[in-house]
Amino acid sequence: MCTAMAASTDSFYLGFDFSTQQLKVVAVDGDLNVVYQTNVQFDSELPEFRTHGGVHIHADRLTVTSPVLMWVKALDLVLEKMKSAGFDFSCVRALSGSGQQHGSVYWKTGAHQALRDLDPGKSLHELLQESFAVSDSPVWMDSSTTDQCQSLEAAVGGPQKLVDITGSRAYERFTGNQIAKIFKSSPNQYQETERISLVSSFAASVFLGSYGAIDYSDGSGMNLMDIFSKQWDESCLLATAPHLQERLGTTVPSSTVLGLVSQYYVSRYGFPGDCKVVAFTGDNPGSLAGMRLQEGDIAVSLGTSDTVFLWIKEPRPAVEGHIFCNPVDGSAYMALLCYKNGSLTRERIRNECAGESWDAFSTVLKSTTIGNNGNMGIYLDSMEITPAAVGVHRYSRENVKVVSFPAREEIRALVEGQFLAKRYHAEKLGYKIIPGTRVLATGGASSNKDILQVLSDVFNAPVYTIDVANSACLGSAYRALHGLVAESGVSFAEATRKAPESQLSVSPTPGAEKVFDALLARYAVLEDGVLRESNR
Ligand SMILES: Nc1ncnc2c1ncn2[C@@H]1O[C@H](COP(=O)(O)OP(=O)(O)O)[C@@H](O)[C@H]1O
Ligand SMILES: O=C(CO)[C@@H](O)[C@H](O)COP(=O)(O)O
Repeated sequence: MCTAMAASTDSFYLGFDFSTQQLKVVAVDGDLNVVYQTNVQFDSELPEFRTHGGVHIHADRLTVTSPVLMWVKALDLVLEKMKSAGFDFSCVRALSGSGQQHGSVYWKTGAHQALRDLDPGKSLHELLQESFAVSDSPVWMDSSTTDQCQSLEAAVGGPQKLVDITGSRAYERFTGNQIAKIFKSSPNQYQETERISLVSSFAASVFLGSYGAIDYSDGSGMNLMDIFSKQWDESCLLATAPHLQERLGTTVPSSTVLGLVSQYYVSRYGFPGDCKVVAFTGDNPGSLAGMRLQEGDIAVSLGTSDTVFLWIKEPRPAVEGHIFCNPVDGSAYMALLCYKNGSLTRERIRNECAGESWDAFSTVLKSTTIGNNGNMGIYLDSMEITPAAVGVHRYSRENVKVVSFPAREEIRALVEGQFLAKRYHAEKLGYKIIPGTRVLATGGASSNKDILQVLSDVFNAPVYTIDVANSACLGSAYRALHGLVAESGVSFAEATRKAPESQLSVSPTPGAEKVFDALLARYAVLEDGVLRESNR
């Protein structure tokens, strides 16, 4: 029985985030105060899986996977951590979560029974050992499915036609193309698969003890769902793999209560028997919820990937960027741009130029000139998504290509280049920075004010943050709470009215606007050149 039953803080709502490098959890009370948070780092806390940054990069440098059992074991570990810390599971009224987008999990025939029969005397890791037809799940960093992308676009009538249906042209990391590759390269494994989940719906399934449906918002990142009817598109399914619909199940609104938590968690951890599991979603949709994004705001997530996203009412899907169903408002959408070369590239440059120290990296940002005296760089360690190009490209103020910069210029060129790319592509999507624009920052690197200062200067807008750097996790806790009242017509905004407001972190430096307006025009020309060079 929950020991805190008397106050308005009597109930807890849990949000989990299965992201690239770690599993995180946040608990909020009924007043939306954060009461607990912890995490499990895959590389350091589960070294037996030998991941680097949570993933395995295969010999072809294009295939990128994560062991599905690592995610299962991380859940065991996080729940044990909570138990050891004395977390009162009996107060949890609902839970939800998010997962890195696009990644897929292949449940082996018989796995549903294993999920139903979870023995509370054993760990999930022991119980689900034999439940996966594919042990290494393809993840969002994978770019090995170019052939499948071309086939899909050809089958439906070209890139724009696919965009009109699914909100995105064919992207290597999108789940449908990953499924098509598995069907082609490992037909036996595909045959053995009774259910395909996204990382998000896989995690929901483990909590439910039964297969959890894919929600509309994360389902939008598969190149399989019609984002207007919110159903699987027949032509995309047919072009991807046979008997796919039966393996995917049906899609549901993101606020759906999928069911009650499995008896396993009741017996092993003391969850109440009526604790609800609300549909899990993608980590970027989860962040939109956690930051309580409003129309007109622009969100920048600086996690393993860097993403930029916006709330939109009337989507106009284009061949650049993605349109997803909105996770908190059934009539709205979100636009998203994703950059693969985010934190991992910043870490590389930090290691090479700042002695592996974020403090030293920050000191350089603070003490170098805005605009880097015209020295610019485009740093694409791995094949980027937008633009589809690779390599490190540095230019002097005269636009002459150079092979290196001194360490201090390298750091500023990297960070300015990354944010110029975000502004350039957001503006191409139709986004306009107007007086009153707020940039909301989240993700691991949003804890670094000096990086945020560059973001603010490049966008010429104030940058706001929330207390919890992981907004996807927080958003999942908020969504868990909202899920309990959504059916009775309460909006997400109403349900989260009491949540703390985001805080102003930094404002643009006077004079930066002029510098970056000029650099933005130069950036556009340089990126175009890089793209042409890469496609040669
Ligand atoms: N002080 C800092 N300055 C810049 N980057 C940081 C800082 N602290 C953490 N990071 C970056 O945050 C990244 C992790 O971000 P996070 O949002 O937790 O990732 P994910 O959710 O994808 O697992 C790390 O790879 C690291 O580079
Ligand atoms: O592919 C995308 C979005 O389209 C990525 O943003 C993934 O969703 C991974 O997220 P992080 O682990 O970097 O937060």
